[in-house]
Amino acid sequence: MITIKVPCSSANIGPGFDVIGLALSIWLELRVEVVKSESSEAPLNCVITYEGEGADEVPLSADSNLITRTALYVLRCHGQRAFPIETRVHIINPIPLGRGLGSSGAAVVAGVVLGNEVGKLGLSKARMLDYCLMIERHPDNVAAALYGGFVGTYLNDLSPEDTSRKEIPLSEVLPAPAGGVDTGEAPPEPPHDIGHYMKFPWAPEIKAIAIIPQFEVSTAKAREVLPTSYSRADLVFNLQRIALLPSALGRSPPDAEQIYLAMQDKVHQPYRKGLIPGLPEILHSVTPKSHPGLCGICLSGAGPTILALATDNFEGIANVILAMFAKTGIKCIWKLLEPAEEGTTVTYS
Ligand SMILES: Nc1ncnc2c1ncn2[C@@H]1O[C@H](COP(=O)(O)OP(=O)(O)OP(=O)(O)O)[C@@H](O)[C@H]1O
Ligand SMILES: N[C@@H](CCO)C(=O)O
Repeated sequence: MITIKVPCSSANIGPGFDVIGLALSIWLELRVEVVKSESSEAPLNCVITYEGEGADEVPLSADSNLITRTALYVLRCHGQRAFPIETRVHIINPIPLGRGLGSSGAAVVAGVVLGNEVGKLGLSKARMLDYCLMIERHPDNVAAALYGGFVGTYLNDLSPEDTSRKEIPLSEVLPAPAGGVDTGEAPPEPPHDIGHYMKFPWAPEIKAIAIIPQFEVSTAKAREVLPTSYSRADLVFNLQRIALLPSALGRSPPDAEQIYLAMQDKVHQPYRKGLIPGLPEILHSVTPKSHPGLCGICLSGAGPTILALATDNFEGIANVILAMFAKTGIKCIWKLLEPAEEGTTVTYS
């Protein structure tokens, strides 16, 4: 059996829109067996079973499920049209979908690693990141999920030819679901070195409180509400803060006032307030002064989860935010998480 474990992640951490990612301690797990036989009745030779978050909505056919579609993309780029006979994938997913905790990033990373394992492709992590970036095109969640920890990420300036290959519509990258047109042609391989990451230190005292509302915000929708251009003042505001963020969160003992300041943002959070009732009030009123123990607070990824970084008083801080959401009629759960330093792991038993 092959076990693949991929952590969830929180992207942006305030000013680092599409740049900063933090892998956190909830893991998507795949248990994979390749049962050798002459033939398989399963479409594309793959049987999927699933438990956990999204069990009532996630498709279980290999050409529709994001994890197995991603694996098929990787396999087809290497001349393998289907899974080896017969591949059985059991998915255990505790990461809530569409909440800003990188469920799709984890699914994409898991799919690339699945393709690499069952196809015996021997891809490096850096090459796997290229495959991930052909599907989830911002690097913050996928790099954190793959490499683990607190990361800064960037996309390279590619040649015009590689840029157009990287920007090929997703419908031409991922295999067509049943009923779609499958031309039988190999999909476009990713260019090399699409993106990179750098790991930053994380102060061991700081933990992450995730307050998770019981409704979904799709990342696609949360990106549509963002402007296509920004004022110089707003851009400089974010640059001034993101320059401080990695050292502020790495310094031990943490300086709460400095972290709070370094987590302010004018690039994405203000525009997403219409999707998340109560967001501005929560971000402005929960501060290190009003709530000792708190270091900083932000929207997690594209939301609606709120990420409060703190060294103490975790339950007290969570309850205040739960109560603020409750005033707008929104129910939440909360979890105390820690950085997942190791990133994606593969074990064999
Ligand atoms: N384990 C999974 N198996 C299959 N599909 C999944 C899985 N996890 C997520 N997905 C797909 O990803 C979608 C959610 O992705 P989306 O980018 O909208 O939110 P998110 O990744 O949870 O949040 P964010 O990107 O803000 O952190 C789901 O609706 C589903 O289609
Ligand atoms: N940087 C991305 C993360 C969500 O996947 C965003 O905020 O849209």
